[in-house]
Amino acid sequence: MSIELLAQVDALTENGQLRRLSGAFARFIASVGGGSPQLMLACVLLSELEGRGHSCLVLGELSSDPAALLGWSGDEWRALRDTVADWPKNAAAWQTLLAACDQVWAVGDLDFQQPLVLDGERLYLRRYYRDETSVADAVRGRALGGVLAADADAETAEVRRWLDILFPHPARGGDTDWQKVACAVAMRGKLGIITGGPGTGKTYTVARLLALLFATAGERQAGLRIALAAPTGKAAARLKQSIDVALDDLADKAGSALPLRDLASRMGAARTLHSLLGARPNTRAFLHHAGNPLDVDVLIVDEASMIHLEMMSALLAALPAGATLILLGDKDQLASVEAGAVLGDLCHNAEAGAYLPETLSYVHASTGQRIPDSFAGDGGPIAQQTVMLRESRRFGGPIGALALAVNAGHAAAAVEVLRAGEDGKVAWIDPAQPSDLLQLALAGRAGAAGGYQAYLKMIKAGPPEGDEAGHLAWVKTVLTSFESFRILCAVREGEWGVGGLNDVIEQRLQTAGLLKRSGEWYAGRPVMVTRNDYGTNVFNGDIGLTLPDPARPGALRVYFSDGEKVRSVLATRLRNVETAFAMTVHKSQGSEFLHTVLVLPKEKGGMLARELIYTGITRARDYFTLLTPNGQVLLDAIALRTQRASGLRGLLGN
Ligand SMILES: Nc1ncnc2c1ncn2[C@@H]1O[C@H](COP(=O)(O)OP(=O)(O)OP(=O)(O)O)[C@@H](O)[C@H]1O
Repeated sequence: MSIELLAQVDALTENGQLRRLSGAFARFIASVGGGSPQLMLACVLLSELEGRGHSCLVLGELSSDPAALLGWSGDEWRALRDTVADWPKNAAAWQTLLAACDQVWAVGDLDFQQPLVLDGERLYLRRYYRDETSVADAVRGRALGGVLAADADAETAEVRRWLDILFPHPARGGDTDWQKVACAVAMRGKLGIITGGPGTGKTYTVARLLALLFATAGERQAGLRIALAAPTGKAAARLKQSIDVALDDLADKAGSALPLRDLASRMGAARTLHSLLGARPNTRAFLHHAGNPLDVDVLIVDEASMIHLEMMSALLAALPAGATLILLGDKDQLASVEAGAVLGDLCHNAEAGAYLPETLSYVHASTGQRIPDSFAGDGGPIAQQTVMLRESRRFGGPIGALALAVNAGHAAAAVEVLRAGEDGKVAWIDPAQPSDLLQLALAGRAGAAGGYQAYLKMIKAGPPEGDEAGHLAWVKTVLTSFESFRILCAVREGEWGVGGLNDVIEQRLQTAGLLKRSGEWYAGRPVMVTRNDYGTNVFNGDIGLTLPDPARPGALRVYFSDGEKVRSVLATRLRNVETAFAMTVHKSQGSEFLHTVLVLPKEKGGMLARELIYTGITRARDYFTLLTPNGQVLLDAIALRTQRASGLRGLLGN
């Protein structure tokens, strides 16, 4: 083992450039089979990249220059690499070197359960290789497992009959009705993937798909078991609420032939994926798995872009083979915090289509719709089961135009929309001073009221005297008011990061007489949960508001909104929380706010890329404000696409 290399790794760890885990992992690998310096350094890199969301290390990166992947300068990387003599020149040389190591299983050779796996030009930690292959096998199996095989013509005709009832109006401008197509395609296999930007009707479509599945279930109709889930509690609550509204609306249209209100009432609450699978404290294993599958016929999962590789693997393993899985999400949003970019990989062909002739003719027979020739192709099974919704119903105007420009990488167009500031819907505050942000936090801006003043004034006025119901109604009003405005940060650290901004906002609100802080907890403190706690039933990412406890004068409770429902926990029982006037864009996924403020830092780097800007913008319902002390950071971020190394796309064969 190279002493010089390890000394360098330790120095970089002390500097905060490498995770402690990465050096420890390299030492572990050396301890189980001796380690060449080349293997050690590959292990350090593999571990670092895992921390940045990559599920594997592409060997070509090793022989070229992985500095960019690490967010380092070339010099820093070269200093580390120069401690290793005989640096392999290309990916093929790396492959030969790694395949000869005792700790590496080269796929195709005898498997001794080595901790590292080499699959062609990709080096994996074993568990990610296992997760990628199991996800690929499971989704391919589901996509291929057609349900319309036995009596295809009759079933296709039945699908068409119901689709014409559920979608009575032709698509605008005589275009292809992709929503209808998405429903038909999902009926063909045990997997349907519906992707699209905000307001493109994913929930509208899935409510109709549910009605269709229900209508065509025959004798299974009365017992059809449907489950709704999402990665976060907030997203789950939103899904349930939207589906209930849509089914209620449809129930009137479908009439007594289809008892959709019964279906809605039988469905039960939407759950987080953790709760659905039965997460247990202190273990990564779930209660439900292949040996104890979920008791469902149809599972709908929203905000699928947030699902990481390991969770997707667990979800697919726990789903019975006969059940239908419907994934909804926006493929262009930030990928999961943990490793993997599963929805992005699954939706690789969504934009272009790549539909086979048999899909085109099935779609025509089952919907009467013709998919334009430009979407024909030779995609694999997943591509056939994926539909992208392309028209936003809610997101027109400047916010929609801004999101489109950013997503397409058109920085100049994005700047133009921001500068025009049409109707006050969007604004760019530049050059930004911290005081600009404080004014926003207090009372919003011209053209877009908001800020935190309104809910804090309600708290100051206090709850109504009297009964429990009155208190609950007051809590809901305060929570709704708080939810209407949010500051999102691109980074955690520094004066423009979450920690720094929360401090100055708290101080400003206190100076304005809107907060009375005495110690950690005070009425009006918004908090975000940072770790699952099964004792108090709060989960990572939950956002709550601290309010007076009606039952105990002087005590405080934290209230969490789950759609229509509210749950609360005594403030002093919450261990892992942080103040949440400002939060990261990552943690805001699955939520939307009337007025969203996106704060970018002075320097580029880290996770600052197009997906982050797009995700931040699309959290805004009516108003969006960008605040950055350095406009170039916005331009650079829009130009940069995040690429996560993953072998899933190749394994899927789409
Ligand atoms: N074909 C349609 N005809 C009429 N209204 C529609 C249609 N499709 C969607 N809508 C309406 O457009 C709005 C947005 O739809 P929906 O909430 O389903 O979008 P979404 O893609 O799920 O959005 P988000 O990503 O924000 O969850 C809703 O009010 C919905 O009722």
